[in-house]
Amino acid sequence: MSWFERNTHHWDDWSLAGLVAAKQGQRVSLVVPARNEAATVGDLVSKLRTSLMETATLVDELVVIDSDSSDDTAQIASDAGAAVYASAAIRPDLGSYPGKGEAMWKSQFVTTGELIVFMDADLTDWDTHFVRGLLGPLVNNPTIELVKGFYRRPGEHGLDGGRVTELVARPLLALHRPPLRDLIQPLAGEWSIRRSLFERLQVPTGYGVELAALVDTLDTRGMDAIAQVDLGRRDHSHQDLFDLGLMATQIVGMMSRRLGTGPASDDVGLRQYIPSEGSTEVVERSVSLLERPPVREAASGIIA
Ligand SMILES: O=c1ccn([C@@H]2O[C@H](COP(=O)(O)OP(=O)(O)O[C@H]3O[C@H](CO)[C@@H](O)[C@H](O)[C@H]3O)[C@@H](O)[C@H]2O)c(=O)[nH]1
Ligand SMILES: O=C(O)[C@H](O)COP(=O)(O)O
Repeated sequence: MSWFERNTHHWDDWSLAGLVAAKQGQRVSLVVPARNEAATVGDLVSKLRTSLMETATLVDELVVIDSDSSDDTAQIASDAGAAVYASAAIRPDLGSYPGKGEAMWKSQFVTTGELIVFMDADLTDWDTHFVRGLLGPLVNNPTIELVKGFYRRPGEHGLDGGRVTELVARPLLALHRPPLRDLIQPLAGEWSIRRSLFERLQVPTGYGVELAALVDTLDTRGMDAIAQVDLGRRDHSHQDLFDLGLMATQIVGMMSRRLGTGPASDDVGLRQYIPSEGSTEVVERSVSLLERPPVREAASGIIA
C-alpha cells in the first residue's frame, strides 16, 4: 500500500465521542494566529468554543495569538471566549518579529497541550469538524506526528490549491522533496502536530512556516510520521498578487536555506513594478527570511 493510501483520511473516519474517549489523558491546544481578522475571528472562536469545549470536550484550550493587529481582533476574540495573547508580549526577552510563523512559534510558550492544532482566523467557509479530522490520526496512531488538512475550494477551483500553492509550493516539492507531492494542500493553515515534534523544529517567522514544518518532518522523521485528512470545503479571504509575492519569496527562501543555497542575510529586497500614468513605479519591499530556533533550544537560552 502506498503512503497516500495508508495515510490519507476523511474527517468523518472518527466520531466525536470516540475521539474524546480516545484522547483521555492528552491535552489539546487549538491555536489561531490572527492579524487584523476582526471580521471573522469572533464567529470562528465562538463556534469552536461552543461545539468543542462546551458541548463536547475535545479541545482543552482555545488560544488566539494576536499578531500585531491594528484592528479589534484581540478584543473580539476575547469576548468570544478565546484566551488571547499578543505575540509581541509573549516572552519579550526573546524579542518580537512580525509574521504568522512568529505567532505560532510564540504560542508554544503559552499553551500546555501535548497535541497542538492550528487554524487560520480568516476562514469564510469551514466547520468545527476540521479539528476533529486533524486530531483523528494523532490521537489514534502513535507513529503520526503531523497531520495536514486538505479541502475542496468552492467555485471553479475544486481540488487545486491557491496561487502560491500551484506556482511555488508544488514545483519546489517536485524538485526538492518529491515524497511531499502526495500532500494535496501543502500550504493549508489547518494542521496539527505533537508538541514533542514542534518544539524540535526551527520555525520561519513568516509564511514559510507550513512548508518548513513538512520538509523538516520529512527529513527528520520520515513520511510515515505524516498524515493528511480531507476536511471537506474550505474558503478564506484572498490576498492580492503583490502581497502573495512576499509569501512566495519567504517560501522559496525557506527552501533555499534547506538546500544550502539561501542568502546569508535574513532580509531580501523584493522589487515589484506598478505601472502608473506615463511611468513605472518601482516598489522595493523588504522580506524577512528569519527563522526561530527550536523552542527546546530557545527555552534553554539559545535564541535567534
Ligand atoms: O503576519 C501575519 C500574517 C497572517 N497571520 C494570520 O495567519 C492566517 C493565514 O494568513 P493569510 O494571510 O490569510 O494566509 P493565506 O493567504 O491564506 O495563505 C495560505 O498559505 C500560507 C503559507 O503557507 C499559510 O500560512 C496560510 O495559513 C494559508 O492559508 C490568518 O489567520 C492571518 O490572520 C498572522 O497571524 N500574522
Ligand atoms: O494558499 C495559497 O496558495 C495562497 O494562500 C493563495 O491562495 P488563493 O489563491 O486562494 O488566494
